[in-house]
Amino acid sequence: MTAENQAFQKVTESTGSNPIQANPYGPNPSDFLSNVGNFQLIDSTLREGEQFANAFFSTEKKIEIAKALDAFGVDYIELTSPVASEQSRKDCEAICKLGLKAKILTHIRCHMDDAKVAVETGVDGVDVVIGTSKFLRQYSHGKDMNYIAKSAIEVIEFVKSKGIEIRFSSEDSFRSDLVDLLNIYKTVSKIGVNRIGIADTVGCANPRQVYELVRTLKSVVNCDIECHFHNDTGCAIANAYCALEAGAKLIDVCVLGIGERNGIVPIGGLMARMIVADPDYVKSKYKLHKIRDLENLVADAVEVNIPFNNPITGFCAFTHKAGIHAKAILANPSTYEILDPHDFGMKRYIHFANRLTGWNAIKSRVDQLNLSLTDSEVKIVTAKIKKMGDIRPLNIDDVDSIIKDYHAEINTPTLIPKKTKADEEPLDISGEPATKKVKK
Ligand SMILES: CC(=O)SCCNC(=O)CCNC(=O)[C@H](O)C(C)(C)COP(=O)(O)OP(=O)(O)OC[C@H]1O[C@@H](n2cnc3c(N)ncnc32)[C@H](O)[C@@H]1OP(=O)(O)O
Ligand SMILES: O=C(O)CCC(=O)C(=O)O
Ligand SMILES: [Zn+2]
Repeated sequence: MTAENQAFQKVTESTGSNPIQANPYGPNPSDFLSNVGNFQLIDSTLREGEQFANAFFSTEKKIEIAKALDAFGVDYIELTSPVASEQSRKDCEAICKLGLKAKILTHIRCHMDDAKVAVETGVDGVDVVIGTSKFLRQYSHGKDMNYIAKSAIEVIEFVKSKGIEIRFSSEDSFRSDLVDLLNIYKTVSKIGVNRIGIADTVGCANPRQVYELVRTLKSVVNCDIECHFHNDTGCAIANAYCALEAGAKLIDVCVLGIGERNGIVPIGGLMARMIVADPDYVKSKYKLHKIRDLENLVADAVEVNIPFNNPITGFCAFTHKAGIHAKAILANPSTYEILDPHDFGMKRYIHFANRLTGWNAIKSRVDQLNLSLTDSEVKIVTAKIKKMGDIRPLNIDDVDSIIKDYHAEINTPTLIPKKTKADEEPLDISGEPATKKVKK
């Protein structure tokens, strides 16, 4: 049980209420449509992610990424359209033959030419998309809603006849006319698609708009709802969460959120959000310890660094610095952590080699060094550390020297401290800059 769950447990015990109600970050129990505790992931790193500016995936790299995604536990892996290029089609066929647990999808335009190629690749399902906003109807494909409905019916019936899954999605849904959307989704739902998709193609939607659109669609379709959110305005994860709350079932994600422009919902960030909402579901379904390797694999492939503030794996995601925080974290990590680093195979750090440190953090370092100082002595040595920290940035060796010198000074003639445990073992709680500790 994580420290956070223990906190929830305490609330439950004291109120005698339902444990879900005790988690203030979880789904509202009165919200029967919510899929916050019952969602699926469609990973699109090998489709949307290939549209990221830096991306070029060789066949071998695609296979490596597909296997890593499968090992992590994603439900679906979406691949680039087989009509994009000859090699794209061959890669799609190769990934279908891997025998992964995840279902393999490919993503095509709403056109029979694309559909005919897609169904021959061996995929488990086809994701069909066509723009419905006035921008895309006028400037992308130039077709009206009647034409869209007609070609959607033709493509859907064809793919269904092959016995594989079919999803129909409207591109740029949030800038599309609501009546148009309701009509097209009603039509495709009636002929029996596995899922409909809505896409915030330009990243314009906010969580409330997402909630309202998903809720409205829920009442007109009888299939699952998938959502695709771009992150242009920084709302992608929040929008995904709201979509699930409103009853959507599947979220499109990419490793590190890579995709067109600044990308879509990042799988790691979404896991961070969802584990807070439903820890049991997320921990039982996804191999969270693999998230770091998965991100490193894709970061290397597309030649980017993991952002410093990335949820979970950013270098300082579990580093606590200020004295007030450090004291409380040492007493109980739930004070300043909503995520338990151990759930993701990560460690927490206390960065005490700086002028914002406090005597509680320094006392913990003194203990690690196997030195004996009274609380008053620790306060004196803390003042020395802070004084030095006012002059220049400190590192762990500076702090250790100040502590050891002070210890020696008050314990003369024992001038040579014996080799300590801290000299031998890597420590969770250290003053070493987390850059050194949490790297790929
Ligand atoms: C929002 C998204 O991310 S959607 C997914 C985007 N994915 C891709 O674009 C996959 C990679 N794309 C490609 O390899 C190429 O664009 C291809 C093979 C799909 C098409 O290439 P081309 O035939 O050379 O056309 P081009 O890329 O210039 O223009 C897109 C064509 O698709 C048509 N089109 C665009 N969207 C759709 C759609 N959803 N359904 C049907 N047709 C569409 C456009 O009308 C245009 O056709 P036209 O110029 O012949 O009238
Ligand atoms: O197929 C979809 O639902 C989404 C397509 C896409 O990448 C987008 O609209 O941004
Ligand atoms: Zn997209």
